Amino acid sequence: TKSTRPQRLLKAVQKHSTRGDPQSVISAIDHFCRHREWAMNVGDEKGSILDSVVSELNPEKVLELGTYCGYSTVRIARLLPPGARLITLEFNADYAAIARQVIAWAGLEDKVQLVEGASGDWIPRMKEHFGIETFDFVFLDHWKDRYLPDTKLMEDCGLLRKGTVLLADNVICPGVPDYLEYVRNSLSYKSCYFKSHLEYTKAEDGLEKSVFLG
Ligand SMILES: O=C(NCCCCCn1ccc2cnccc21)c1cc(-c2ccc(F)cc2)cc(O)c1O
Ligand SMILES: [Mg+2]
Repeated sequence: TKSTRPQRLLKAVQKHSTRGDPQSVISAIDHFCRHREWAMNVGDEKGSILDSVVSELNPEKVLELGTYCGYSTVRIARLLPPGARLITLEFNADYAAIARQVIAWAGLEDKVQLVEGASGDWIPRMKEHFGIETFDFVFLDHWKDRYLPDTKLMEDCGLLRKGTVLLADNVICPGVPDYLEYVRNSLSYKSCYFKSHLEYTKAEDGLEKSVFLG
């Protein structure tokens, strides 16, 4: 039967990158998506912005909502200090199976815990199931209509602390208007927009960085 795009992306990683070398994995995925088949990774341009936010923050506890093939998981995990932990949530079992292999190929499995399921189900269980107090950094890249409800859910579950940074992908394309309105007008957040482009295209997109003020 026909292979899926994530399966073809994984093959390209295993063929064109070096096991244990996260940068080569990132480059192989970007090359595949730019020259073979577009895929909804955060990409190299927005990925550089993600890198700078993570490097500046040096987070210990990271939550990623939306793993897909593990591209942004690898981008974030490769920058984390020893002992830091990234929990990444993926709803789609097929994507999760590919992402586990991409993360392992990059040699980052010790820093990453991939969980399969829906954010609405898992966010309320983070504390008791993973022993998490609060997150230092959250990367939102899942269903666009879940960014706002899940942010409110994280607030209500006490998972955010003064200074927690939320970074949201796709705030222009596909767009998350209700989320943007909330973080830009709420007195509980200091928000700023990083203008960029939709991965591997000329279309406008960007990342919204929002610091929770408590
Ligand atoms: O849809 C996008 N991502 C979400 C994929 C599904 C996530 C499912 N999921 C994962 C964890 C999880 C937890 N709970 C519930 C659900 C959960 C996306 C789309 C585009 C895009 C597509 C076409 C186009 F023409 C332009 C842009 C670009 C992006 O960068 C994207 O990220
Ligand atoms: Mg995205």
